[in-house]
Amino acid sequence: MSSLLSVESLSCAYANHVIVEGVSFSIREGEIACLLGPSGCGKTTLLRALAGFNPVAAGSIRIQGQEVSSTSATLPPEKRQMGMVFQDYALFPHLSVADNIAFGLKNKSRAEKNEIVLSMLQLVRLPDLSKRFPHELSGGQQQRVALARALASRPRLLLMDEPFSNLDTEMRKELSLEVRDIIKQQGIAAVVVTHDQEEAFVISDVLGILADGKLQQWGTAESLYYRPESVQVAKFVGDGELFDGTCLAEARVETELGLLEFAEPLSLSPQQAIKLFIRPADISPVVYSEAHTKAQVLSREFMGEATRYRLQLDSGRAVSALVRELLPFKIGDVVGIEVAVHRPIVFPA
Ligand SMILES: Nc1ncnc2c1ncn2[C@@H]1O[C@H](COP(=O)(O)OP(=O)(O)OP(=O)(O)O)[C@@H](O)[C@H]1O
Repeated sequence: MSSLLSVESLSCAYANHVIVEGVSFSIREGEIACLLGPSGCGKTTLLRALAGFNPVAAGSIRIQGQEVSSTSATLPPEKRQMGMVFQDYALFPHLSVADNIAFGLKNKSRAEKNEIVLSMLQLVRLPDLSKRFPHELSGGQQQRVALARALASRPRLLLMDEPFSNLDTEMRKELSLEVRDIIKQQGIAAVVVTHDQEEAFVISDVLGILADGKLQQWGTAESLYYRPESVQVAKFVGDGELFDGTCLAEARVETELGLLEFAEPLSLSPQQAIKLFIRPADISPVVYSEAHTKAQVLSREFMGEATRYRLQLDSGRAVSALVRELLPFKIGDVVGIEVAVHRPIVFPA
């Protein structure tokens, strides 16, 4: 598949203050990409540059090979064939749902507009709400109307800025899956901006971690989770902590948590000092025996699907463990620590 969107060495600035720096990535036809990053890292600025609302300070943006943004020219948003969904939905309050959806449909007869509005309402599963006004809709329904409006003009690329941030957790999960299905059904590409890792993992085919205006890593959710290139990326896509380690053999590392054995050899030399990034789900409290590293249960938080423990080592350091099964340990109990790392994440010491 060919590249639909290609961003090359892109920098964006407000009044000479650089916000986004040297960002490069490309997405293919039909691919959903996510830009994930903390608040203020430049996600919206980058998205607005893609949409043509902001000029670029360096680099370029191409759609299907055509340059739409460079330092010398910016193709206006309405000529880019892009649909945009904003964080606050930005529906027109004085227009009905049907008129909101039809708003961007120029050069179409009334009958054509009606047909498109109906098919969009079917697509976003709101077939009976065409006459309602935005204030008569729930947040999730408003978001669906915003999506229908963005898709009505058949864009080649859909841009979404924090589309689910105003919804509660349950709705956010449900709608992100549904929006993914709708985008896939339309066969178009999309760039979704979010600070929510779970949402990014659910909706995207590929994602980039943006921090301090720079793209830290680009890849699938699995590759970012299991093969992060930096501690910053590792922490951004899930919990975890760094532990000093010394490599004893190809697949054996001595750490503060004890001797860890891995299924696959690490490409390390004996006695090499490393840092191991270990996620709470890889650590479990067990009944203490001499063979284990000792710890004391500091706290226990039952969350339904799993229980999170804070365990204090003899050194005073506290580590998190996340276990799915119900264990009998209470606060104050002395336990052993078991570590089962399936895919070790190793950084230089
Ligand atoms: N119009 C503007 N003029 C000057 N500075 C701006 C402007 N818009 C945003 N900024 C600054 O650019 C930086 C990045 O903002 P941006 O909105 O792109 O971040 P973000 O990652 O989308 O954050 P959030 O998740 O909070 O929306 C911030 O420091 C912000 O204050």
